Amino acid sequence: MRHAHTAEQVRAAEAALIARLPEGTLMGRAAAGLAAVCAGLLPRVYGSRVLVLAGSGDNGGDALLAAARLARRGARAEALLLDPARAHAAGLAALLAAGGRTTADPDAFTRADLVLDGIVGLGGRGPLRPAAAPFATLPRRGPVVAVDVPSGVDPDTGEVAGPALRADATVCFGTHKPGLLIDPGARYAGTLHLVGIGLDLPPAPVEALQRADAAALLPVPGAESDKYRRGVVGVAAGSARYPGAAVLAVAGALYGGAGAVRYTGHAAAEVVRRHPEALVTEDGPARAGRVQAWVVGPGGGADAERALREALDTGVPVLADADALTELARLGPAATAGRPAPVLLTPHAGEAARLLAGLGEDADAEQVAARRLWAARRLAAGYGATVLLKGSTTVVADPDGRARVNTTGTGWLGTAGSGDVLAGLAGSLLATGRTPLDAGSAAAHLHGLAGREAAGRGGPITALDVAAGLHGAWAGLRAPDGDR
Ligand SMILES: NC(=O)C1=CN([C@@H]2O[C@H](COP(=O)(O)OP(=O)(O)OC[C@H]3O[C@@H](n4cnc5c(N)ncnc54)[C@H](OP(=O)(O)O)[C@@H]3O)[C@@H](O)[C@H]2O)[C@@H](O)CC1
Ligand SMILES: Nc1ncnc2c1ncn2[C@@H]1O[C@H](COP(=O)(O)OP(=O)(O)O)[C@@H](O)[C@H]1O
Ligand SMILES: [K+]
Repeated sequence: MRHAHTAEQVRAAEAALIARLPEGTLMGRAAAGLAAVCAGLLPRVYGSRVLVLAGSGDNGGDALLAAARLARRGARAEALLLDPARAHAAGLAALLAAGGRTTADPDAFTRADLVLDGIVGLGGRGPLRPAAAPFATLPRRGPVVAVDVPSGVDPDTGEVAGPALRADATVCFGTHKPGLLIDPGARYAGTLHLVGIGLDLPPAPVEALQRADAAALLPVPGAESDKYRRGVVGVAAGSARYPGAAVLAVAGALYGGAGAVRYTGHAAAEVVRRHPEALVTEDGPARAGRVQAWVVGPGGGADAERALREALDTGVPVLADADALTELARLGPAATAGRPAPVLLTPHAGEAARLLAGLGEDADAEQVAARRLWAARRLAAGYGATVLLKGSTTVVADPDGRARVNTTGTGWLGTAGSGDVLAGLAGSLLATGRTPLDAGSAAAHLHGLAGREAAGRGGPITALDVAAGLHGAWAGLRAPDGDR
């Protein structure tokens, strides 16, 4: 599991450790790890031009200390101090003692073989200030390495309020920060390197499943399993106008681990033609027979209202997507909050904006995409449901604020109907008894892998290609390390 902690949690853990260790120990550890990553990014350290952009906090101190280490190995290290009177004294002294020097020439940025962004880290708030902002757009020759966090990215949320420094690599200390994993901030971070500094941290509020974590969440039939014990998922989707969404949601559901898929709606004929294994009725969730979870909404059109109402009236977990979310936004949070069985909502940014309006929050789709963690958490708390917010980073948030982010996807997944496949897949995992957080995050992980696999080296894919890739994505995850 990749863990991400807030600045406040890191500071608390740091304070506890600093009280026990000689002064400068933690920064020394951070700087050593940072210098090692930089050395690995340079063809050779000796003679390379290294520029430090140093702000006035400890983030600048880390960068100066790392540059001093590189200078001792023969690098030509320079520091551009953004606030010279308040530069980190010990870091600057170390750099000068190692033969480095200061410069006020902004062209040093463009000349450098490697730039260390030590403008601001955990202490950063709001957009970059005027002295630092121009570096966000200057041409660069070598890689930019962000110290702890790319400057201009909010470490706790990934929100980017103005200019920010795009890094090729980020070296973070002690733990990941949510802002490194969640877009738009994640796009500024480049390759992530974690340097352990011995912090004793609380449980992480934000996590990202890694391969082994996702594999551990996938249900595997036991020797005694049968189709009913594996779980039956109900899909109420599609309409005379949008029969395709039903076909796609059922396709996802067939590959989510449930033993059977029960379909209800007006696209039964299309569903059976495409998926003869599906059990179909036209009677709606209330009379469709027993299931362990319902998926309602994809392509549901006018039928979505009844399907949502009937599904919520059952005692089993419900996943609401697409038209069922529009309906829910109209009904408001009273429809889900306090329901005894869990609810999983799977909005894209536009649907999330509508649901937020139902909570009295005014945010359009773009604002939702800019504040993904906030939006997912606000919806989860307001609707008393787990919320899987789709997009370039998918965020799955529980009502208590715990969140998982998924980064396995690819932009090629932004294709009509791919969300219908995801809804079926996540609902099927719900039917196998996974919690909404586990079902949602495992589904997003698999869906992303299947999309990548289908896109190959890069080419358009269809939603059915994504569904077809799910078997391979499972098999790949479950294969022993190294088999893929
Ligand atoms: N905690 C840990 O465990 C460890 C922490 N470590 C390191 O410490 C870092 C945190 O250091 P920190 O607390 O000194 O804050 P930091 O990020 O340097 O920022 C403060 C400075 O930035 C300025 N500033 C603020 N916003 C700005 C903006 N938008 N644009 C421009 N400037 C802005 C602000 O100015 P002021 O508001 O004071 O005028 C102040 O001068 C952390 O990221 C990690 O690298 C490691 O060494 C080891 C373990
Ligand atoms: N840029 C992107 N990177 C990764 N995944 C993406 C990107 N754009 C879209 N996706 C994924 O593609 C799916 C699109 O779903 P959705 O918007 O509901 O489409 P539809 O309603 O057509 O099925 C979601 O799983 C979303 O996370
Ligand atoms: K930084």
